[in-house]
Amino acid sequence: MAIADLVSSLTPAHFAGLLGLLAIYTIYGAIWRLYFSPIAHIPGPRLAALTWWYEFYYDIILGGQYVYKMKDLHKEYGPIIRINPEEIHIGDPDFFPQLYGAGLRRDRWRFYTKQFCADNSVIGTVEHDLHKMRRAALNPFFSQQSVRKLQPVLEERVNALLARLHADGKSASKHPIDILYPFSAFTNDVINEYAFAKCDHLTEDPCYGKPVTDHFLTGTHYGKYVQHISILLTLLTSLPDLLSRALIPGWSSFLKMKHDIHATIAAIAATQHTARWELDVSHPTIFHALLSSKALPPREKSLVRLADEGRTIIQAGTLTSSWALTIATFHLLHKPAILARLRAELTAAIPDPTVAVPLATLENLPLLRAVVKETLRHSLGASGRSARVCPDQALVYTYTTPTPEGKKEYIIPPGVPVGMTTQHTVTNPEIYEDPEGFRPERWLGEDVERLDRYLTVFSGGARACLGIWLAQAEMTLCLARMWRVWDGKGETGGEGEAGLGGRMRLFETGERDARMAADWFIPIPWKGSKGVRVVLESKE
Ligand code: HEM
Repeated sequence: MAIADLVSSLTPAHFAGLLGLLAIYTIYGAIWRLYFSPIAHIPGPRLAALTWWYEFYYDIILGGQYVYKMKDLHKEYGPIIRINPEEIHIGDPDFFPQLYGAGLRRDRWRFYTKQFCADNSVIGTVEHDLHKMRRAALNPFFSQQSVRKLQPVLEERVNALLARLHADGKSASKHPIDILYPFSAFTNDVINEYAFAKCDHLTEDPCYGKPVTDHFLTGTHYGKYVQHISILLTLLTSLPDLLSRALIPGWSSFLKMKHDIHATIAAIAATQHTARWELDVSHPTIFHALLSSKALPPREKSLVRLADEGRTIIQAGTLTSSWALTIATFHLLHKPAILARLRAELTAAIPDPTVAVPLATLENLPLLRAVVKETLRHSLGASGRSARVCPDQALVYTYTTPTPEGKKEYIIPPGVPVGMTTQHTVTNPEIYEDPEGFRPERWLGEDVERLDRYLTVFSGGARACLGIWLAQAEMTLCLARMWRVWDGKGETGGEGEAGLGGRMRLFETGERDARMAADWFIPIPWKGSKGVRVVLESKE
């Protein structure tokens, strides 16, 4: 019987019966969530325990605001709360090692990974052992040693960026530019060049590849929609490309990136076992590493999987680092005294700005290192929570209370997603005094070991950021080279370096343009922000 025939044969009594069944199912579900769920004993608003619409309201209707609401909920209900029907959130920075520490067996949670639309990538992998295998094949490529070896790749792109900024600063128009775009062009070029030995030279593009960055920014906003309304993605991917491109802003760039990466991998794979293997490129790529990895079985080397891996690495490696460079630039221009001290340190360490200084040397410059850390604390990279699931053991969370019992203990059964939010930790005034302030000097004091412990911006354990060393190298190298030759407009500033730099000043930009106001997986500033805008005035 066709569905149409079935529907037309239904009587009012049938409809009433169906509605009744639906009502019973809903009531049963609500009672189960509130009283019988394995996390029914966890404090929190009843509405959040009852329905996903609670989180939906803050994240989708209000736009990336649940991260702030959760902070309020912790104040009301304590350090452990239930934030939706299935997930627990812990607002106690000292619990981090127990949840995210090295050597622990942890799954990701499907609700979280959905947003990446890349189930075959490391970031989209839920299960611990599968992730471990996939990650092991990538780790050597992104180790500190490998990054240092590939310093020339980064150096070449820094040179391109400096040349481009200098040329722009010489033009008569002196239009302010949103500095996020040059930095995103740089980081996108770097991750493409580093991982695939080929890049689109966005740094040299007249608008710094603005459409690419805009597509990444738009795309990151879709993640939460996909998390909450998964059917959207199913519908979208089932449409012909022509239609989905027309319907969804940014979708066509997304498809182009997917196809380009697919083509790159296919070209590399075609040279495997031939004399051209590694010869067609200036240096081996992650795909050379993955395709020849002994740790991966053949099914893990399919083009579809490697394309997922490639795409997410580019996405993860672009806006995170460029936002960090943007934040650093804002604060250094906003606080000329810090910039002047940094420039003095750089001038001593880099006597000739045209000669490369080893990364290891730059990483040991005290103020530069402090600026990088303070920038990371402000810029975050990933702004939201990322739950972990302990699949085979209960977790125990204990905290001291001011009540006569003095101590409270919660048992979290195996399989329950539990998350923490770095944004909460790094803005905690009990850990970082004046958390809103940009104070690199805090990283130069006696307390640095303690502060380091809470700087969890790259997360931790087996699932920590793959690009930790690359991101820090990009920041260190780019900031060192740039501020060696560019100057701010402060009273204690210098003159800028002839031929490479000049003066940079902020244009109608305030602190809130450089501060997260919403969590769309990456931090997004207030809605009316026009970005961190600067005017460049080249020395000659
Ligand atoms: C300031 C820069 C960056 C920050 C703050 C940052 C932060 C993070 C964080 C917090 C995670 C963990 C997410 C989770 O817990 O689920 C992560 C994962 C990841 N990041 Fe980064 N990231 C940065 C730059 C980069 C770069 C340059 C790359 C390029 C390789 C990269 C690639 C990745 C990948 C592939 C993952 C997934 C790792 C896995 O699941 O095993 N990130 N990042």
